[in-house]
Amino acid sequence: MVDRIQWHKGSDRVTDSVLIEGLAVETVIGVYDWERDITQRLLVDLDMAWDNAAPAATDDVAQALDYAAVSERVVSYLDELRPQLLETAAEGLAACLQEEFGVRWLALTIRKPGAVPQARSVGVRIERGQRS
Ligand SMILES: Nc1nc2c(c(=O)[nH]1)N=C([C@H](O)[C@@H](O)CO)CN2
Repeated sequence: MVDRIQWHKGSDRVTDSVLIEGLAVETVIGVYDWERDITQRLLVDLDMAWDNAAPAATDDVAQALDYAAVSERVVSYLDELRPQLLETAAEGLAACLQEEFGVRWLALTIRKPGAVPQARSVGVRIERGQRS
């Protein structure tokens, strides 16, 4: 345990996260013509590396990765993008969040629950960036 603490303190590796789970976004998405005329619901999960010690010490949201602000940006980004593929949505959204919020590493899952009736949901998951 002592070794583990010393290793962590001597490293720039961020092991903390800020999480968003099951964020529902209604947008135009899909490959087929009929999908361009309707909106469909996507569910977004995010695991974003962030050092939570600083905001914890100051109790200041300005030092935190504000999950409310990130959630708003996810909704507006997907609403504007209107892509065909989930892959396009995931790649663009990851780049947007890394650039605008300074997130070093993130894992992003986008699910499209209505796409395959026999499945509870289908989707894609990507990881981008590095924790150190
Ligand atoms: N890997 C993917 N496969 C498919 C996608 C997608 O975004 N990524 N999209 C479709 C259609 O839009 C589908 O959702 C219509 O039901 C098919 N395959």
